[in-house]
Amino acid sequence: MTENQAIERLSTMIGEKRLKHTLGVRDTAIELAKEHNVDVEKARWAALLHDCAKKISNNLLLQRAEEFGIVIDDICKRVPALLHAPVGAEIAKREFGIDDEDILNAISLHTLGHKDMTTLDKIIFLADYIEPNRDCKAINQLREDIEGKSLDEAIQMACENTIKYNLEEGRVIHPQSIELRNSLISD
Ligand SMILES: Nc1ncnc2c1ncn2[C@@H]1O[C@H](COP(=O)(O)OP(=O)(O)O)[C@@H](O)[C@H]1O
Repeated sequence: MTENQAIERLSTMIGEKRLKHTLGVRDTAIELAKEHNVDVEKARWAALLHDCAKKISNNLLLQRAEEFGIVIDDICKRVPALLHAPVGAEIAKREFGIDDEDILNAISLHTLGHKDMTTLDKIIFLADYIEPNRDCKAINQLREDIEGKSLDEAIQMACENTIKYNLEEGRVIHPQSIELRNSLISD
């Protein structure tokens, strides 16, 4: 499948606003990949497909996750929206023909992150957060704060922002994000 064919198909799955975000993530991920000597094509495809399951309803996400053999932990049962990442990876494989495990893992980990992320995983996680079409005060501040910082420092800030946001909203926090955050703190 060519990139244009993938974008065409995506546009029927995620709508115009999410597609604009996706293209922003793609451009940011490609820039970061060049900066960190990561395979640009892997970054392109992981970014393009990271949100392909974003518009699937909670009930259907739970159904698909079960069907695909994805582990549904207690937090994902309570916040099925989190499953759009691992379900998206499975859709990328089945419907977009992606068989590269690095790309599929990056899609799967893009929302929660993981303490053992590869550089590609980190790039997609960060690009999803800072791409130029995502607009809110905290993110504008984060874009300034990460100037000149390492990838891990930027990931830590993005991860802490997500944890703070979910705390402020009174939402549950997935332990995987806490583990990621703790792994980035040096004692
Ligand atoms: N670490 C986390 N723990 C629990 N819920 C989370 C976590 N990160 C994100 N969420 C929740 O999962 C949903 C999807 O998050 P996300 O994909 O980051 O949304 P968006 O890309 O639309 O900003 C949101 O309801 C968000 O609050």
